[in-house]
Order: sequence, then C-alpha cells, then structure tokens
Amino acid sequence: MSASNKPGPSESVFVQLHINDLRTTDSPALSLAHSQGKKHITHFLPIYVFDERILPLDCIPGFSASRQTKDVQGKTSIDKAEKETEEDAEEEEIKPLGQEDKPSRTTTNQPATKDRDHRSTGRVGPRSRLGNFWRVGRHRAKFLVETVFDLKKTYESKGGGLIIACGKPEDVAVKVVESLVKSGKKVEGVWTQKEVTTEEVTLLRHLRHGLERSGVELHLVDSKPMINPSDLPFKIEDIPGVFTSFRKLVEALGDDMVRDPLPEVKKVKPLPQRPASLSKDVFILSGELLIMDAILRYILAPLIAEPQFGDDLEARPIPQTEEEWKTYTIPPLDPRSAHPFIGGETSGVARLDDYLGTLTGGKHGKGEGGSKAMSYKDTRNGMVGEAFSTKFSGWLANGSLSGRYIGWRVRQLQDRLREEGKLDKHVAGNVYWISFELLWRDFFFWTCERFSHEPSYTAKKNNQRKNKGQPSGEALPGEAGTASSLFNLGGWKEVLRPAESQKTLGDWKGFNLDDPKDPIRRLMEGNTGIPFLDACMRELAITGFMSNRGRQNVASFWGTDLYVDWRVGAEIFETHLIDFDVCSNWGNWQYQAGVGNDPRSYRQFNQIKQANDYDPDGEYVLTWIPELGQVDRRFVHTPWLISDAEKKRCGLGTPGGYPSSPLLVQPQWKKHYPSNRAPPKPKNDNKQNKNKGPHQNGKA
Ligand SMILES: Cc1cc2nc3c(=O)[nH]c(=O)nc-3n(C[C@H](O)[C@H](O)[C@H](O)COP(=O)(O)OP(=O)(O)OC[C@H]3O[C@@H](n4cnc5c(N)ncnc54)[C@H](O)[C@@H]3O)c2cc1C
Repeated sequence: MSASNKPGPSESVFVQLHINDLRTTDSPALSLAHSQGKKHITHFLPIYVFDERILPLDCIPGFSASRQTKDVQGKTSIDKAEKETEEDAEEEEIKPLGQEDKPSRTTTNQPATKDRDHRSTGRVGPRSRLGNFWRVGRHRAKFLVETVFDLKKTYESKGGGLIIACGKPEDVAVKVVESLVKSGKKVEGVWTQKEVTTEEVTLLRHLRHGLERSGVELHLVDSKPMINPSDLPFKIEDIPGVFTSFRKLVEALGDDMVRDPLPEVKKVKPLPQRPASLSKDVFILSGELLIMDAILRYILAPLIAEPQFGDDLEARPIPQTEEEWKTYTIPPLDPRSAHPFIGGETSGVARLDDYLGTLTGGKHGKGEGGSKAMSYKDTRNGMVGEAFSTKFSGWLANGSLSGRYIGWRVRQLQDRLREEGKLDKHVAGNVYWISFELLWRDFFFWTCERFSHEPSYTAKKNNQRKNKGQPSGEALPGEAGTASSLFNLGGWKEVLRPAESQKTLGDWKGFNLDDPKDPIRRLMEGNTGIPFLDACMRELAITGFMSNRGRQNVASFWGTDLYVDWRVGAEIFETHLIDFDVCSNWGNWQYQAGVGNDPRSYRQFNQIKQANDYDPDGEYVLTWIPELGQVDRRFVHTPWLISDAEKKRCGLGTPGGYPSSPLLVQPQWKKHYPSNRAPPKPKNDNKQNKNKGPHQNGKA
C-alpha cells in the first residue's frame, strides 16, 4: 500500500490476514479473491503481523515508542473491543496472551513447579508459562522471517504486495480495515485460516469482534489439513480416539482422499492505496525495516543474548549503538544440521522437487527424480543426514506448503512411477508412507478441534460454577471453542478414559531449573550421561530439528522415566523446533506421556535398545557428543560401563566434561548392554532400513 488519502470510490478490497498459511500456492483465500465470482474486487490486501506475544520485538527501532505513544494517546476502538472480549474470555477461564500474569495456554491441573516464580533472572519478553522459555527460539524466528519475506517477494513478482506489521495480528487487521472504511473503500471481508487451539481461537474471536464494529465480516478458511474437512466420513465430534481407526476411515476415500490443489493465481490484484492516517495507529514496516537482514537482526538479537538450554551458542549482548547494530551478524546454521532449513514457499517447493521429484522434465515430460521418496519408509527412522525423512514439517507448520499440495505431489509421483513401470509393491509402500505420516498431522489437528468443542472436565466445572449451570462461550455453530484439554496435565484422558491412565496427577514431579543437577535441566542441556538422549537434545537446541525417533525417545524418557510434568517438555520443544505446530507438538507429547491418544496408555521406550537399533555404530551420538570420541565404539551408548581408568583416559567425569555416570539406569536396559550383543554391524545394514509397524515401528 502506498500512503495516500485519495478516496477510491469504486475500490473494493479483499483482505487476507496471514498467520500460519504463508503461501501463494494452494491458498484458498487468494484463489477466491481472484475467482470469477469476485470480479468486482479491485484490490487484494494480504497482511502479516509479527506477533508481539510470541516474538521479542523491542529492538525494532520505533516499535516500543509506537506502543508508548498509543498508551499516552489513550485507547482506540480495538482496545475497547478487546476489553469487551476479555470479559467474554474471562467467562471461559482463558484470557488472551499478553493480558494477564498467568498465561493462557494451560487450562488447569496442578504439578509442575512454577519456574516462573522460582527463577530470579529478571527476564522479560514473551515467555512460556511453566519453564519461562522464549516462546519462539532463534531457529524458528529466523525461519519465520525468511518465510514472510519470501511471501512478500512472491506476491510482488505477481503484481501484488504484502503489508508487514508488528503488534497483535487481530489488532492490526482491525485497524487496517477501519482506516480503509473511513477512507471510503469497501472492504469485502477479512479471510484467515481456521485454527482450533486456545490462543489461536481467542485471537480469531477478538478479530471477529473488532471487525463487527466496521460492519466487516471475518471468514475462516479451513485449509490446514491434507484432507478436505468436508470429505471426512464422520463428524469432528465423532473422530475416532485412536489413529488406526481414523486412518482406515479416511483411507477408504481412495483416490479422493486428497483433492487436487487450487489452480495457480498467476497475476495478483494490486494493494490498495494506504490511508495516510494508518501509520499513526499501526506499526507497519517500511524503509530499512523492509530489508530482511535488518529485521532479522532486531528480532534475533534478544534470543541470541539469551540462548536457551542446550544451545551451545555463545551469548552475545544486544547491540546498544547504531554502530554495533551495523556490524551485528546472525550466527550461521551449524553444519551438522539435518537439513539446511531456509524458510519460505520457494525453498519448500525446492525441497518437494528434491524429495518427490519435479513436475516437469524427464523422459516422459512429466517430471523426474523422486528417488528419496522411493525409499522413504525404509529410511525415515534415520538420524543423520538430510535424506532420511522428508523434512517437510517446517514449511507445513507455518503453512508455506499446504498438506493438500504435498499429498497431491505424492500422487503425481505415484502416477509417474506407475507409468514408468517403477511402482513395484516395495516402492509403492515407501511412497505411500509419506501420505500415511501426513495423516498423523491431520489426526492431531482434528483431535484438537474435537476437544476444543468439548471443554475440559475442569473448565466445565469452573464454567458451571461461574454461570450457575448455564453453558458459556459464544462460538458460532461449528466453530472451535477456547477451552481445550490439549494443555492439561491430565490431557485428553481426563475427558476420555481416566481409569485407563496409570498415573494420577499427583505422580508428576516438578523441577528446579536453577539447580544444575536438576534432571530436567540436565536433559535439556544434553548432559544426562545417556548419550542417545543427550545427542537428541543437543541437536534440537543447536539446529531447531530433531528426528521423529529422537522426539519419541526424549518425550518417553521425560514422561515415563523421569515422571516430570510433560508440558514443560512440550514447552521447550515449542521454543526450539523450527517445525513447531501446536496440535502436532502438544498432541504427540500427550501421546508419549500416556494421557493422549495412544491405545497403549503406558508406553516406555527402552533407551538402550532404541540407541542400538537406530544408531548402531554410534554415528549420531558422536556427531553431537564429540566428548565421546575416545570411547570404545561398543560402549558409545553406555559409557558408564567402561572402567574407571578408561573413563579417565577418555576425559569422562572431568569438570565441564561429559558425565561418567548416567542420570538413571532402568533394569530393562541391561539386556541390551554391549556384552550381551554382537559387535555393531557395518553402516547401512541397520534397523533403520527395516520396515516395521506403523509410526512407532514396532515395540519400543
Ligand atoms: C514429542 C513429539 C513432538 C512433536 N512435535 C511436532 C511439531 O511440533 N510439529 C510437527 O510438525 N511434528 C511434530 N512431531 C511429529 C514428527 O516428529 C515430525 O513431524 C517429524 O519428525 C518432522 O520431520 P519430517 O518432516 O522429516 O517428517 P516425515 O517423517 O518425513 O513425515 C512427513 C510429515 O508427516 C507429518 N508427521 C509425521 N509424523 C507425525 C506425527 N507423529 N505427528 C504429526 N505429524 C506427523 C509431518 O507433517 C511430517 O512433515 C512431534 C513428534 C513427537 C514424538
């Protein structure tokens, strides 16, 4: 939008608020705005807002000052709207983020020592509720900024543009709409992606309330899952509680399971002229701040000044002068990273081409490549290198790739391989498995939706108390509510089958992150003395990624060996993971903690067996724990078993060195100790390449 006050009498503006749908390919709102039915739309206005509730934005020049000015000037209409909706939210027990001391995510349940109350670091900025971690760590923040700027570039290359702002997305969108309406433009409506979890739904409700004041409607686009929601053979309330039953029902849709993506929009309608008054109310990026590297530095500096547990990055103070900012650089990605993650649709599509083959070229003119996908199932449980598993998750998480588009690309590859006579049973199984795994993503999304319609046991009780038995909340029919049991210590089981859960709430332990010996702190720092787990946690903090195998083992150890409040684990994953997705992360954590959708309510991974199976020659562990370099390879997963003299020779147990004894040992680990097994097999002849059962690949 270029700044101007000139009215545009026949201008009709279609607004899209991007949140977790940062793409132009297979984007329902973009397609609708450019459809025949919307010919009267003259301008397309996409907006992205860096959310101050999850990102530290105070270093961005002018941003803090703009907030203060607003405070001095008094409250705007959106503030009033917020106040009213705050009151609504209060009824539902969950207040919006940033407007309360106790953040909103967790609805209820006790344990978890509140680290927020214990640590006296004086830290400020957007923090998690229990562990006081950054809401978004440095890897995801970088990936996000890259994604947003890639989106802007793509829109511009198609004739459009993207407004990038800072603040609260709902607040910014409402103010933009108000100013457009005031300047005489017609606003067709605001489109954004449907979400189903607490903070996200609260945001959408605020947005809807705020827009009502301008008489503009909010439209939710249900574009997150791979399967089109209207194709589901059941109502969301009836989604099976177990993945396999869900999978069988949706697989019965056959070729119709995944629809074709929407046709590409080649030419995008222009941005409307920006009402001059708008920049007073909204902090829109302009000038130097529209250079990606500049904004990246300002957002990352606080995160780099305080690296989170496990990150080996040397803390660097936040620059204080312009000169210091000029020379400030972002640390490069660690070369050991499982993938050179770069945010944005462009790099996401490049990864699709690399993994699933291209759509054009090749002998048959229908594309070429795809060999990685042809051995996907065989290799997805790998731990080292970029070729094991697809690494699509980061792009899926912020919506720079859609699930449907990936599902469709899988089908394109299947069709081509069939035509080329290469789709034998083994290859077909491998390629299909990508869609299979994507179904897990859909499953967690809809399970979250189901439970967001259904208030948790405690929320229900509280609401009944407050409303004297009257149901509260004001969700529109079919719309998700805000009271979800996703964040409850008792998980969905609190609602589902409490009797089946082997733990009671009182069994969960708290933690004290001030204490370097605290088990959870040692785990987060990759310093438990159990190499497989330590390697996973170090990789996560240093690169923002951890394999699915690693995630399962860490979560299982956290929840079933240490018995520490699993939500703190979900929080530290949320901080570090490039691919953090609220439903997948919290849903999987519940699953591993035995309070979620796992039909076996008490699943405990045998850490030594897992290490032997998935890292037989210790390559993964040695990548992340070079301190074990001198240890006899046979004991690389159990270094505590070597003699004291050997420990000394290898430098174990020295101050600041790798621990010489493990945090704990489980009796069932012993039968997998080195003396009881054959010497390690050579590389590439390991269990990573064996096909076992779904997802968990057989017994833990
Ligand atoms: C404790 C725990 C936390 C997790 N947190 C997240 C998270 O925040 N975000 C996230 O995207 N995934 C999460 N997962 C699921 C899974 O580990 C990652 O999706 C996967 O490791 C990402 O790598 P990939 O893209 O190479 O996956 P691939 O193995 O190539 O799978 C392809 C895609 O299928 C989906 N998928 C695969 N497994 C799962 C699963 N178990 N649950 C949901 N979707 C799945 C993902 O979208 C993934 O990109 C978590 C798993 C566990 C056990």
